[in-house]
Amino acid sequence: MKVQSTSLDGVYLLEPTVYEDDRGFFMESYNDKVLAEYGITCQFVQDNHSLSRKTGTLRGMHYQLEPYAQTKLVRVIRGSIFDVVIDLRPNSKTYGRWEGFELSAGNKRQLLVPRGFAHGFCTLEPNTEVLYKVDQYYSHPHDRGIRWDDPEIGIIWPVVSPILSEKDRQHPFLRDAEINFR
Ligand SMILES: Cc1cn([C@H]2C[C@H](O)[C@@H](COP(=O)(O)OP(=O)(O)O[C@H]3O[C@@H](C)C(=O)[C@@H](O)[C@H]3O)O2)c(=O)[nH]c1=O
Repeated sequence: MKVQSTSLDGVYLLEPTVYEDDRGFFMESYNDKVLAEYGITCQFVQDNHSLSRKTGTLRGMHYQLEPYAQTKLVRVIRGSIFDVVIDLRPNSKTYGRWEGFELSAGNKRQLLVPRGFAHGFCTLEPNTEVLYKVDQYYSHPHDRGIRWDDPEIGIIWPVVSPILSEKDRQHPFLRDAEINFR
Protein backbone atom coordinates (compact mmCIF):
# COMPACT_ATOMS: atom_id res chain seq x y z
CA MET A 1 0.00 0.00 0.00
CA LYS A 2 1.41 3.38 -1.04
CA VAL A 3 0.27 6.30 1.13
CA GLN A 4 0.70 9.80 -0.32
CA SER A 5 0.14 13.04 1.54
CA THR A 6 -1.79 15.80 -0.21
CA SER A 7 -1.89 19.62 -0.09
CA LEU A 8 -4.23 19.35 2.93
CA ASP A 9 -2.75 18.25 6.23
CA GLY A 10 -4.20 14.90 7.32
CA VAL A 11 -5.73 14.00 3.94
CA TYR A 12 -4.04 10.94 2.38
CA LEU A 13 -4.36 9.19 -0.95
CA LEU A 14 -3.86 5.43 -0.63
CA GLU A 15 -2.86 3.13 -3.47
CA PRO A 16 -3.17 -0.51 -2.54
CA THR A 17 -0.76 -3.09 -3.95
CA VAL A 18 -2.77 -5.18 -6.41
CA TYR A 19 -1.74 -8.77 -7.13
CA GLU A 20 -3.12 -9.84 -10.50
CA ASP A 21 -3.19 -13.37 -11.88
CA ASP A 22 -5.31 -15.52 -14.22
CA ARG A 23 -8.17 -15.55 -11.73
CA GLY A 24 -8.37 -11.80 -11.33
CA PHE A 25 -6.76 -9.81 -8.51
CA PHE A 26 -6.17 -9.72 -4.79
CA MET A 27 -5.48 -6.68 -2.64
CA GLU A 28 -5.61 -5.66 0.98
CA SER A 29 -8.31 -3.01 0.94
CA TYR A 30 -7.72 -2.04 4.58
CA ASN A 31 -4.82 -2.59 6.98
CA ASP A 32 -4.76 -0.69 10.26
CA LYS A 33 -0.99 -1.19 10.77
CA VAL A 34 -0.18 0.63 7.51
CA LEU A 35 -2.40 3.57 8.50
CA ALA A 36 -0.87 3.66 12.00
CA GLU A 37 2.53 4.32 10.38
CA TYR A 38 1.03 7.63 9.23
CA GLY A 39 -0.46 8.43 12.61
CA ILE A 40 -3.96 7.32 11.57
CA THR A 41 -5.18 5.32 14.52
CA CYS A 42 -8.94 5.71 14.28
CA GLN A 43 -11.27 2.79 14.92
CA PHE A 44 -13.78 2.37 12.13
CA VAL A 45 -17.24 1.47 13.42
CA GLN A 46 -19.53 1.65 10.38
CA ASP A 47 -19.25 0.80 6.66
CA ASN A 48 -21.38 2.68 4.11
CA HIS A 49 -22.23 1.76 0.52
CA SER A 50 -23.99 3.95 -2.04
CA LEU A 51 -25.05 3.51 -5.65
CA SER A 52 -25.52 6.52 -7.92
CA ARG A 53 -27.32 5.56 -11.10
CA LYS A 54 -26.48 8.49 -13.32
CA THR A 55 -23.26 10.18 -14.37
CA GLY A 56 -23.14 13.67 -12.83
CA THR A 57 -24.77 12.71 -9.54
CA LEU A 58 -23.28 14.88 -6.82
CA ARG A 59 -23.50 14.01 -3.11
CA GLY A 60 -22.05 16.67 -0.81
CA MET A 61 -20.53 18.58 0.78
CA HIS A 62 -21.20 16.67 4.01
CA TYR A 63 -19.86 16.57 7.57
CA GLN A 64 -21.09 15.78 11.07
CA LEU A 65 -20.65 18.18 13.99
CA GLU A 66 -18.65 17.19 17.07
CA PRO A 67 -18.97 14.95 19.01
CA TYR A 68 -20.07 12.94 15.95
CA ALA A 69 -17.37 14.13 13.51
CA GLN A 70 -16.17 11.29 11.28
CA THR A 71 -12.94 10.15 9.68
CA LYS A 72 -13.85 8.53 6.33
CA LEU A 73 -11.94 6.05 4.18
CA VAL A 74 -13.51 6.21 0.73
CA ARG A 75 -13.17 3.90 -2.28
CA VAL A 76 -15.03 3.00 -5.45
CA ILE A 77 -15.90 -0.57 -6.40
CA ARG A 78 -17.79 0.21 -9.62
CA GLY A 79 -17.47 3.23 -11.91
CA SER A 80 -15.58 6.39 -10.94
CA ILE A 81 -15.91 9.64 -9.00
CA PHE A 82 -14.35 13.04 -8.57
CA ASP A 83 -13.95 13.02 -4.80
CA VAL A 84 -13.62 16.36 -3.00
CA VAL A 85 -12.72 17.51 0.51
CA ILE A 86 -12.90 20.96 2.11
CA ASP A 87 -10.85 21.85 5.18
CA LEU A 88 -13.27 23.16 7.84
CA ARG A 89 -10.81 23.31 10.75
CA PRO A 90 -10.86 26.95 11.88
CA ASN A 91 -7.25 26.86 13.10
CA SER A 92 -5.88 25.24 9.97
CA LYS A 93 -3.61 27.14 7.58
CA THR A 94 -5.70 25.68 4.76
CA TYR A 95 -9.16 26.49 6.23
CA GLY A 96 -11.68 26.79 3.39
CA ARG A 97 -9.39 25.16 0.81
CA TRP A 98 -10.51 22.20 -1.29
CA GLU A 99 -8.81 19.41 -3.19
CA GLY A 100 -10.24 16.83 -5.60
CA PHE A 101 -9.12 13.31 -6.54
CA GLU A 102 -10.28 10.79 -9.10
CA LEU A 103 -11.14 7.47 -7.49
CA SER A 104 -12.30 4.57 -9.61
CA ALA A 105 -12.88 0.84 -9.57
CA GLY A 106 -9.98 0.72 -12.03
CA ASN A 107 -7.36 2.74 -10.11
CA LYS A 108 -8.51 1.32 -6.72
CA ARG A 109 -7.34 4.47 -4.96
CA GLN A 110 -8.74 5.34 -1.54
CA LEU A 111 -9.07 8.72 0.12
CA LEU A 112 -8.60 9.20 3.86
CA VAL A 113 -10.74 12.16 4.94
CA PRO A 114 -10.00 13.27 8.52
CA ARG A 115 -12.45 14.74 11.02
CA GLY A 116 -12.94 18.45 10.40
CA PHE A 117 -13.46 18.16 6.65
CA ALA A 118 -16.53 18.33 4.45
CA HIS A 119 -16.67 15.55 1.88
CA GLY A 120 -18.54 15.00 -1.36
CA PHE A 121 -18.26 13.49 -4.79
CA CYS A 122 -19.60 13.63 -8.27
CA THR A 123 -19.96 10.49 -10.37
CA LEU A 124 -18.09 10.24 -13.66
CA GLU A 125 -19.84 7.06 -14.86
CA PRO A 126 -23.30 5.52 -14.56
CA ASN A 127 -23.98 2.98 -11.81
CA THR A 128 -21.10 4.07 -9.63
CA GLU A 129 -20.81 2.36 -6.26
CA VAL A 130 -18.87 3.94 -3.40
CA LEU A 131 -17.86 2.18 -0.19
CA TYR A 132 -16.52 3.99 2.83
CA LYS A 133 -15.62 3.28 6.39
CA VAL A 134 -16.37 5.83 9.13
CA ASP A 135 -15.05 6.05 12.69
CA GLN A 136 -18.18 7.53 14.25
CA TYR A 137 -21.82 6.52 13.92
CA TYR A 138 -24.30 8.41 11.77
CA SER A 139 -26.20 11.01 13.75
CA HIS A 140 -29.01 12.80 11.98
CA PRO A 141 -29.06 15.78 14.42
CA HIS A 142 -25.32 16.37 13.77
CA ASP A 143 -25.55 15.95 9.99
CA ARG A 144 -24.55 19.17 8.15
CA GLY A 145 -23.61 20.29 4.66
CA ILE A 146 -22.14 23.12 2.65
CA ARG A 147 -23.24 24.15 -0.82
CA TRP A 148 -21.36 22.29 -3.55
CA ASP A 149 -21.11 25.50 -5.59
CA ASP A 150 -20.09 27.98 -2.88
CA PRO A 151 -18.23 30.63 -4.91
CA GLU A 152 -15.91 31.47 -2.02
CA ILE A 153 -14.64 27.88 -2.03
CA GLY A 154 -14.63 27.61 -5.83
CA ILE A 155 -14.56 23.86 -6.36
CA ILE A 156 -14.00 23.09 -10.04
CA TRP A 157 -16.41 20.21 -10.65
CA PRO A 158 -16.30 18.17 -13.87
CA VAL A 159 -20.07 18.74 -14.27
CA VAL A 160 -22.12 21.93 -14.67
CA SER A 161 -25.66 20.88 -13.68
CA PRO A 162 -25.32 17.95 -11.32
CA ILE A 163 -28.09 15.71 -10.06
CA LEU A 164 -28.61 16.61 -6.38
CA SER A 165 -30.81 15.46 -3.52
CA GLU A 166 -33.33 17.99 -2.18
CA LYS A 167 -31.23 18.18 1.00
CA ASP A 168 -28.03 18.99 -0.88
CA ARG A 169 -29.73 21.90 -2.70
CA GLN A 170 -30.54 23.57 0.64
CA HIS A 171 -27.12 23.67 2.33
CA PRO A 172 -25.72 27.06 3.43
CA PHE A 173 -22.55 28.63 2.09
CA LEU A 174 -19.42 28.16 4.21
CA ARG A 175 -19.67 31.67 5.70
CA ASP A 176 -23.11 30.79 7.19
CA ALA A 177 -22.35 27.18 8.09
CA GLU A 178 -22.39 25.83 11.62
CA ILE A 179 -18.95 24.42 12.48
CA ASN A 180 -17.74 23.30 15.90
CA PHE A 181 -14.39 21.68 15.09
CA ARG A 182 -11.41 22.66 17.20
C1 LIG B 1 -24.94 8.91 5.81
C2 LIG B 1 -26.07 8.03 6.37
C3 LIG B 1 -27.35 8.17 5.91
N1 LIG B 1 -28.35 7.39 6.42
C4 LIG B 1 -29.71 7.57 5.89
C5 LIG B 1 -30.27 8.97 6.03
C6 LIG B 1 -31.12 9.15 4.80
O1 LIG B 1 -32.45 8.72 5.05
C7 LIG B 1 -30.50 8.22 3.76
C8 LIG B 1 -29.72 8.94 2.68
O2 LIG B 1 -28.80 9.79 3.32
P1 LIG B 1 -28.02 10.94 2.54
O3 LIG B 1 -28.93 11.56 1.55
O4 LIG B 1 -27.37 11.82 3.55
O5 LIG B 1 -26.91 10.09 1.75
P2 LIG B 1 -25.63 10.65 0.97
O6 LIG B 1 -25.99 11.91 0.28
O7 LIG B 1 -25.05 9.55 0.18
O8 LIG B 1 -24.65 11.02 2.20
C9 LIG B 1 -23.32 10.65 2.21
O9 LIG B 1 -22.62 11.50 1.29
C10 LIG B 1 -21.21 11.32 1.26
C11 LIG B 1 -20.63 12.35 0.32
C12 LIG B 1 -20.57 11.30 2.58
O10 LIG B 1 -19.47 11.81 2.81
C13 LIG B 1 -21.29 10.53 3.64
O11 LIG B 1 -20.73 10.73 4.92
C14 LIG B 1 -22.77 10.80 3.64
O12 LIG B 1 -23.00 12.12 4.12
O13 LIG B 1 -29.65 7.32 4.48
C15 LIG B 1 -28.09 6.46 7.39
O14 LIG B 1 -29.01 5.73 7.86
N2 LIG B 1 -26.82 6.28 7.84
C16 LIG B 1 -25.78 7.04 7.38
O15 LIG B 1 -24.60 6.85 7.81
